[in-house]
Amino acid sequence: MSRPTVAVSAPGKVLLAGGYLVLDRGHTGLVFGLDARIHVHVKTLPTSPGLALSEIIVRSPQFRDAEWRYGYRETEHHGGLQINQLKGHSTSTQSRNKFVETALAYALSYVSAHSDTKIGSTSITIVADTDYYSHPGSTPGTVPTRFIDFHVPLTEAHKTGLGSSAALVTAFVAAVLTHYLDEKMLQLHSDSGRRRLHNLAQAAHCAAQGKVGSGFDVAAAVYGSCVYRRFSPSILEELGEPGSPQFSQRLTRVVDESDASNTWDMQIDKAAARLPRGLRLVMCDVDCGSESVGMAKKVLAWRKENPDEAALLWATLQKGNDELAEELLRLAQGITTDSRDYKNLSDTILTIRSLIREMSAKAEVPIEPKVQTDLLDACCRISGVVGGVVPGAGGFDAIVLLVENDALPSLQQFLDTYKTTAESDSGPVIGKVRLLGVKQDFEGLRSEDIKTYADWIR
Ligand SMILES: Nc1ncnc2c1ncn2[C@@H]1O[C@H](COP(=O)(O)OP(=O)(O)OP(=O)(O)O)[C@@H](O)[C@H]1O
Ligand SMILES: C[C@@](O)(CCOP(=O)(O)O)CC(=O)O
Repeated sequence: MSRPTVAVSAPGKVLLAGGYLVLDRGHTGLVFGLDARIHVHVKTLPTSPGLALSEIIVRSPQFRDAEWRYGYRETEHHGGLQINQLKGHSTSTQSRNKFVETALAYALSYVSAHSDTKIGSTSITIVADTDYYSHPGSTPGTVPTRFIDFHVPLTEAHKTGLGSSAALVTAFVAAVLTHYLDEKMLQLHSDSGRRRLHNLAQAAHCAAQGKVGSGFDVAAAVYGSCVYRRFSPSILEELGEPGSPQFSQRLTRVVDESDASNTWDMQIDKAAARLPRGLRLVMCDVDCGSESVGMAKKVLAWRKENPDEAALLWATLQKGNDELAEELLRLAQGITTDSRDYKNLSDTILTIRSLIREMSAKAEVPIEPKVQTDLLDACCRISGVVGGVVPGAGGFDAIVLLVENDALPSLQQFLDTYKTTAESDSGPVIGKVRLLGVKQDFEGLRSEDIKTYADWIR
């Protein structure tokens, strides 16, 4: 039976407050979804000569050689769907895409457990909004079309840190399930449908990453902006590998929460993540060399070795983060004498930053390195820039600013000529600072009009 052609998108993220803390269920993170999305389009692939009987082709046509072909087969003992990458096609790269492969194996295993119908061949296309990757030559406002060709292989694309893998895995599993499962089985926009997609995307993303992060990026991809408290890592402990006996049954139990003892305990508070009407988030891509690996590991190791000191710092930071969310909410609801009085907001952000620098110094991890401190301070001197932080894990990647809507031109003008003083830090020196076109977006997963992608579908 022919299945419908579908398209689903999921947003990128910025963790405004709660980096490192959010790894622990005792704390929360304030995450904003962004209006940069990853889109996944799924259509039935008509069988034709030269095509394997059960074949799924995944393409990311904005990148060179980004095509992955998979064969799949139902395994014995309810092991779910086993995926194997097919080699030897003239256009296909031999490289693997771990996130695509894992999302596909998880999504198809879930489908196979919920449907008696044979899983048919499909063609899956991934399209990303422009700001996920640095793309020299195009500046915000001058990009002629919604989606651009990045002209490089995916491995050479310079990520801007908006959470492409989480948005990709989330949109991918949602599109695959929407394509294969009947609507009565899964509705993208129902609470229960969304919750199951969240659980499945978290499981697949963790498996592809090879570690359990806090999952704030997947939560934002599914639900959009929220205050997030993570799920207990033990929920995913017994899942095992796709193809292993009873995998599809275990996956279904975990995703559908059919076992009351294993209910997902994450908390998503959407009402608590608001921005006042006059303010927006702005991200600046800092072309500054690579981020240190293992920053989270080092921070957590310091915390373990210094439990009392860390507990105090974590608690003080959490208090600052709560105050930030509350002040934003208060301003958004207009519960202040002057809704444009951002003094309290600025002060709260400065307090958080000084605590982050304390964490940074104590754990000896460059969370807010001196070059970023200088950049943030300089931006904050511009009229209309209320404050800014190094989001997420921090480091040398990007900064996020809270600015009044009309302050953008002066910020752009300032950044056009911004240069760090080379002697200000022993680490990397900031090159060009590029204003990204993204801003906050409150919506999570969304089904899209398939016509939007007509130029990119083969
Ligand atoms: N447009 C795309 N097409 C296909 N695969 C993609 C695409 N974008 C991202 N991916 C997959 O996601 C991987 C990048 O994930 P990674 O976790 O390293 O980055 P990220 O999620 O963008 O990081 P960050 O959390 O810093 O934003 C790529 O190696 C690829 O497997
Ligand atoms: C350090 C951490 O708390 C935040 C990482 O955020 P980002 O990927 O740098 O946006 C890790 C996590 O929450 O998974």
